[in-house]
Amino acid sequence: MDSDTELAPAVRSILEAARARSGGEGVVDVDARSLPDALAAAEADGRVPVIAEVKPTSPTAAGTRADDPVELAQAMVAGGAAAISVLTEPTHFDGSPEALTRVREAVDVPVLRKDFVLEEDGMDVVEADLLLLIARFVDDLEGLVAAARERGFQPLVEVHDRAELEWAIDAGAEIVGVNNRDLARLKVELETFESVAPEVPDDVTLIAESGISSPADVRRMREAGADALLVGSAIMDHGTGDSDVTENTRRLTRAEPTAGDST
Ligand SMILES: O=C(O)c1ccccc1NCC(=O)[C@H](O)[C@H](O)COP(=O)(O)O
Repeated sequence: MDSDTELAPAVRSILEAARARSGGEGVVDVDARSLPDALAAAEADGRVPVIAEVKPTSPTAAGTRADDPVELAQAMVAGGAAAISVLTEPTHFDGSPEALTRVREAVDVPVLRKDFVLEEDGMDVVEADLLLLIARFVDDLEGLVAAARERGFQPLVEVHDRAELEWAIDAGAEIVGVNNRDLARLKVELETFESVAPEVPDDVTLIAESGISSPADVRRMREAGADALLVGSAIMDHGTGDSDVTENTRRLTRAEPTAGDST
């Protein structure tokens, strides 16, 4: 794991808070909904596979969107989302494990737990279909991938560069997210995905994460090899706080590869 001193202050603070939170009681046992199946179903239906994120706020968000997480998730599914991501981090993203549980009960697509899980006991806080593991923040990635699978989770291993991709593949990751947001500087560059994607083995489910805000961005990430896109801010629209989440999602799930369109 990188030294904390190399990270943006907000990310250092997120990691400190994650270390201070207690893990779950007992060991969860999940009967997970398959992400690859959900992505294939979206493709078959003519939708771009989008994992839409319930993200009330974040250190870089323009504001907070306090709508009910279930209503947000249902609106995202109505807009064609293939899966839902729910932030469960409480202190910097206003998320909660309870919100994830309620969302998972209310929708029938796979639900990703988006949090900063650093140790095995942090997995046992709540059931989800997918669990995020951020390669740069964990010491024993292979052990955590195995521990997540033992509980029934599909681990989504997040990387930011080619070295981290190699760790992820060596750890046995089958679902990899390339985060366009550099968690050291909090800068977002879509080139990140384009530089890492060519190195990803064909049998890995590849997700482009962060900074995707327009149909043109969707097409750009798809052309670079994304099987799915993880989108939070552009759908939540923290700035106005009241735009139509279904329409925001539909705009991305219906992005067609039309040459020359720059909307
Ligand atoms: O989103 C942030 O501000 C953030 C800050 C510090 C650490 C992580 C952060 N985001 C986590 C994510 O990976 C995103 O929520 C996710 O990829 C969606 O990104 P976006 O579509 O850009 O909201």
